[in-house]
Amino acid sequence: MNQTSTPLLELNHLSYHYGKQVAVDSLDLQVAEGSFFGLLGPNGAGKTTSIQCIAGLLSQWSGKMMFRGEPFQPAENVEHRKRIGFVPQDLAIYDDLTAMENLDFFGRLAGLAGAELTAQVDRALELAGLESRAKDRTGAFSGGMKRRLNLAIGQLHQPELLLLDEPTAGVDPQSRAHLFDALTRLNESGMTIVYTTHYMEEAERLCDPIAIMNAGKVIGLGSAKQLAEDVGDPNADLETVFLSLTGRSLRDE
Ligand SMILES: Nc1ncnc2c1ncn2[C@@H]1O[C@H](COP(=O)(O)OP(=O)(O)OP(=O)(O)O)[C@@H](O)[C@H]1O
Repeated sequence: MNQTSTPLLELNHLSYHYGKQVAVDSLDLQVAEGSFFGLLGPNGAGKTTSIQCIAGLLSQWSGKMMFRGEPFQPAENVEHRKRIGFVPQDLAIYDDLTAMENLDFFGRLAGLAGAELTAQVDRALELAGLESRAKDRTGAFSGGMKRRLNLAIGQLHQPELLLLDEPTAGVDPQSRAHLFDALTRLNESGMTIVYTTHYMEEAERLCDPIAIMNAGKVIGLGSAKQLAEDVGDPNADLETVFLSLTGRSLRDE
C-alpha cells in the first residue's frame, strides 16, 4: 500500500439527516492513498448516504471533508468532483445504447475527448471483459455484464478515488470474480478505492482497512485480523465481530 502521511480523503464529524432521520452520525474516517477501504454494515447503516456525500450527490451534509489536506466540496466544485469516480448501487447505463456508446457518452460527460476518449473506452472495455460485446445493445446483457459495464463507466476518467456502492448486487459468481479481479487491478495500479458492502466475505477478501458501520456510526476499524483481535477473539470472522460489537447479526435484514 502506498501510504502517505496526509490521507487522500478525510471525513471529520460528517453528518447527514433526512428530515429527523439521522443517516450519518458524526463520521470520522481517514482513507489512505492507495488503500482498498471497506465500509461494511447492514442495510440502513448509512453506507450509501456517506458515499453519496463524498461523491457530491448530496450537498446538505455537516462536518468537514478534506481531500489531500484541502477542504473538499464535491457537490459545489466540479474540479473536486472530477477527482472522484462513482459506481452507484443502481445501474446507471442506457439499455438502448451499445456498451461502446454508453462508454463514449459517459466518457464525454466526464470531460474526455478525442484520442484520450478512444483510449479510455478501449481500456474500460478490456477491464470489463466486454471487448467482444462492445457493439451489442446493453439491454440484452446479463445482470453481471451490466455491473461490469457500470464499473467500467465509473472509472473511465481514471479518478484518484473510486467509490463503489454495493457493486455486486444481483451478480452471478463469474461476473463477481471478474469484478473482484478488475478492482484488484485498478487498486494495484494506484487507484484508491472505497467499497461499501453488507457481505462480510467481500470485505474480508478485498478490503484493508474495514470500517464497520452501524446506525450511522463507525463502530470498528482495522484489518479483518485487527478487528478480530479487538473483540478478544483472534479467530473471529467479521460476522462474529459485528455480533460482538452490536449484539445482533450482520445478516439480520
Ligand atoms: N431518501 C431517504 N429518505 C429518508 N430516509 C432515508 C433516505 N435514504 C436513506 N434513508 C434512511 O437513512 C438511513 C441510512 O440509509 P442508507 O441507505 O445510507 O444505508 P445503507 O447502509 O447504505 O443501507 P442500504 O444498503 O440499504 O442502502 C436508513 O435509516 C434509511 O432508512
